[in-house]
Amino acid sequence: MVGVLLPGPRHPRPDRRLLPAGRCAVRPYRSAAAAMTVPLLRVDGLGGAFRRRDGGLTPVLHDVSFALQPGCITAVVGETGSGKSLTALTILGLQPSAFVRRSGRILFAGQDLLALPPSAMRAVRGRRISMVFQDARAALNPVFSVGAQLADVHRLQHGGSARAAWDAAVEALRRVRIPEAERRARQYPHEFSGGMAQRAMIAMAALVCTPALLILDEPTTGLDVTIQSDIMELIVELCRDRGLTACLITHDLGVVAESCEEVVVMNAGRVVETGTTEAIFTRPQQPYTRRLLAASRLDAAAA
Ligand SMILES: Nc1ncnc2c1ncn2[C@@H]1O[C@H](COP(=O)(O)OP(=O)(O)OP(=O)(O)O)[C@@H](O)[C@H]1O
Repeated sequence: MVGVLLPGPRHPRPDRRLLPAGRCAVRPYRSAAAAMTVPLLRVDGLGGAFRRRDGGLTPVLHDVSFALQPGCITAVVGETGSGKSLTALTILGLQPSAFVRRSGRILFAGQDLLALPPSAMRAVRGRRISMVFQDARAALNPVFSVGAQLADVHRLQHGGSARAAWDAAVEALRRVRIPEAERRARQYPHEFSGGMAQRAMIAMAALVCTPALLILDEPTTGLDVTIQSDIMELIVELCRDRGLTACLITHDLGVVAESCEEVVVMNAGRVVETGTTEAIFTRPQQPYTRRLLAASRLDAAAA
């Protein structure tokens, strides 16, 4: 339990009586950087559609705008199909080829990512912005050992010798509390449990890569409840230690209440509401947000 991670005055801890059953033992953190007001990333009026087989366009994102404050963990919540993952993938320039962007900018440290040539975007990806996906075992390459994959990424990002990269990979696995890291590094993804694979992905995205922004798309979905809690605790701890800004896509409002300072609520490709976690949970302004919170409480009551 990271008991010292108390929220700052800008992000008062939400009233737990109003929250869905929290399953994560982590308290939100607030780094000194969070006091700054210039966002690290701003999605500004992003709109787009998917091209159908008949050539027509199906609109999916409508004027999506929100900001990620430096040093904060911002949750993006909303029911399935609301555009959370697509927005995250577009930030990284990894949107599906059938997606046609029709408007908007994504300003990262003042630079419009959507205007960057592919080579410049490749340099941003991993080095400045990295992502953890839901299914870590699927994201890892099954034919290389976990350590080799981390070491490869290390060399790509930082250069240096193969030995130094391997040592850094093992150290990163150790840092995310994988026991017997040296031995585990030589194992293949299928030899890792789901939780351990997710730890390895977090090691790759947050430690081997040294990003300013970490995007996590449902990083705990599919894991046991106790493992989910450990993984979220690890994510918050790494973000605090490294001063990372994080964007957490999740369906789990308990995790949001426990781990995030800011919330973006999306529905049907639109941003419905944004605010501090405290404001969203205690004074939701929009009917959709209220329904989402109520549904989560019903889930918690039924559990
Ligand atoms: N490759 C694709 N081709 C066509 N439509 C797509 C594609 N990928 C996503 N979509 C559509 O775009 C919309 C947004 O999808 P997205 O995956 O961003 O939702 P989400 O909020 O992340 O949902 P979930 O919580 O289930 O992951 C949905 O209507 C989805 O059906």
